[in-house]
Amino acid sequence: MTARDRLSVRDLRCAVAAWPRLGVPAGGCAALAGPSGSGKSRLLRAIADLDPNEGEVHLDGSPRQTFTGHEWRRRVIYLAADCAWWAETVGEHLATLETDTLAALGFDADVAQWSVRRLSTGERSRLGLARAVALQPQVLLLDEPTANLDRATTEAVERVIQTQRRRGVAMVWVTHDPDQVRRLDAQRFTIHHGTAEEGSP
Ligand SMILES: Nc1ncnc2c1ncn2[C@@H]1O[C@H](COP(=O)(O)OP(=O)(O)OP(=O)(O)O)[C@@H](O)[C@H]1O
Repeated sequence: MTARDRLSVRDLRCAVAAWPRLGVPAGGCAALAGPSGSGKSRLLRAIADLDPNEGEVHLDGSPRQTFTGHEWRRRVIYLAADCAWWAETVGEHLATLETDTLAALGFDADVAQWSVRRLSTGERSRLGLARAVALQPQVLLLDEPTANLDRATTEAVERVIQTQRRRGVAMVWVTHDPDQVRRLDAQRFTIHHGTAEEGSP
């Protein structure tokens, strides 16, 4: 851990994988790759403390155990590839109506009235990001947020992420796309034999 790291991880272990060392400064981005089933999602979930795990995780130098679970997961948000929607309308899931973010993702403010049942896979994905951003997290753990999106929409999502980075949000991003990693100028990690190591696949 260095003093400038917003998120730092040391010797993190979950049931299927480990991440010995990760440090992401405010506005930084780490990209995680690895074969299907190697534990990428599980490691992100472990950082968010959603599954049993061991190890040290710090936010701006404060150990995870000094936060309540609720407080931690509001600051360190895990965005699943297909996140769950529980209420009837989109607006009920948005802590604040950030019209700039919605517009950047291609939605008018009236999206708040939309029923979640009408959402396409790509709309669910983009609105999942809007929902996470509306909570003003310090860390976003993004599980293939552009996997179902066309090129123009992927670029829109990347622009929103870059805006969040300029605001100081630290990102950990699961992606299989080396071009995306280059565009994001991210630190690269790859899971080999159950361990996330620095470097490309
Ligand atoms: N709740 C669970 N209980 C037990 N095993 C699980 C659970 N969730 C996932 N696994 C297993 O853990 C392993 C890693 O899963 P994970 O979802 O992290 O893979 P991944 O690297 O994200 O894969 P993909 O790229 O296919 O999404 C898989 O073998 C999966 O079947």
